[in-house]
This record gives sequence, structure tokens and C-alpha cells, in this order.
Amino acid sequence: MPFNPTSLQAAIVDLDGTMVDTLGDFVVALTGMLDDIGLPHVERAFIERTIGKGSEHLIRHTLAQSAGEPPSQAMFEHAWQRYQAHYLGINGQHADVFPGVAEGLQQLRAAGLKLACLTNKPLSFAQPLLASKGLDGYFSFVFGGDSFERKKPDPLPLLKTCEALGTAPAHTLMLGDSANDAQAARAAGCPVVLVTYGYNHGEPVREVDADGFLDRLDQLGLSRR
Ligand SMILES: O=C(O)COP(=O)(O)O
Ligand SMILES: [Mg+2]
Repeated sequence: MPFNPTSLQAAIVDLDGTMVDTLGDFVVALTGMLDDIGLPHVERAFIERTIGKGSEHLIRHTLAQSAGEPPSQAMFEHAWQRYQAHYLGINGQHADVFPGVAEGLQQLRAAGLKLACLTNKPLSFAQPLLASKGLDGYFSFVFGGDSFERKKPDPLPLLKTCEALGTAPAHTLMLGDSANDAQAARAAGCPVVLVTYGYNHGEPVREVDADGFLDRLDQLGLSRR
């Protein structure tokens, strides 16, 4: 890897597609939302490639895909309320932790790294999801898509997370599943490693500019300190 793993002091870990396979939750919540509004369902594959850029992006694109035209602001706001109610009602019930995640987080902690979770998911969805999957205890900080002024791929949330961790970006590894994570990391000056099993906006993940790729989070190979 072109960065020195022994110089790492912290890691920032993405949630959807990196730690938890949440596609099922997104499908159920969006389908409930569309039913409430009386719009046709959208395909699971469409949802998979639309995840990762936050709820507003997901809802706007789902409404446009279903109705064949971009939603009005009033329609968007109504849909957002319905989506939130559905998502919070089923959060984590159709989602599983990917193999190797708990082991990988344990290894990072054993190597002396501080950990933060940074997702584009709203914080009110992310916190109970991490808790219900037994992953909350690994993280000193959890930040969502609404925690800062801008979301990934903007570097701002990574820079703010480094600030909270008290580590320089060059010593803070971003672990994600998408070009969104990699672009934010590059712009923030963080090394970045991507998992190969997540949701990369429907594109092959190995084509993304990153410092390395992992088939499981516990294959990073950091030694204990
Ligand atoms: O788009 C979302 O809601 C979540 O995406 P992320 O956890 O991969 O950042
Ligand atoms: Mg992700």
C-alpha cells in the first residue's frame, strides 16, 4: 500500500456497504414510502446504485424514477416524512453485518487506532443501527450525513472528523465502499482503502482511485502495538 500502515493513528469507517449490508432496509422503507404516496415501486438494483449519497439524494432520485419526473418540493417533503417513519420502524431488521467487520474493528483497536464512524445516513438512523448490530462500542465518535454542513464526497465531514479524533488527515485512514468515500478522502488528504463487496453507485469499485482494496475488513493486516 502506498501509505505506511504503521503511521496510522485513527480510522474513519463508513457504514452502509462497508460495515452493514443495509440494502434490504432501504428497499423496505422506500417501498413503504412509495405505497403511501401511491407511486409504483422501483427496482432493487436501482436502489442499490443510488445508495451512498444521503437520504435526500436517494428520495429525490427514487421519486423521479418512479414518477418519471422530478418531484415538487412539497412532494419531496411529504415523501421524506413517510420515508423517515418507515425507515425508523424497520431500521436494521433487513440488514446484516458483513463478514469480518467486528474482527476488523477489533484489530484496528488492538493496533492502537482511534475509530470514528462517518456515514451519509442521518445520525438518527445510524446510531440505533450501530447499537442494534453491536458495533457502537468500537467508536469514539459517530457522525451522520446531517452532522456537518456538507456530506461526502465533500472533504468537510472527514476534516471535521479528524478534528474530533485529534489526528492529522495523513495519519487517519478512511475505510469505505465507494467513490464517494474515496473522493472525500483524497480531497481531505486521508489515505483510503475500499472494501470490494459494497455499493459503488453501480460501478466496478476496483476502478476507483484508492490506496488499496479489501475483500474483508479483517484483512487490513495491521500489527498490534
Ligand atoms: O447514503 C446513505 O444513506 C448512506 O451512505 P454511507 O453510509 O455509505 O455513507
Ligand atoms: Mg457506503
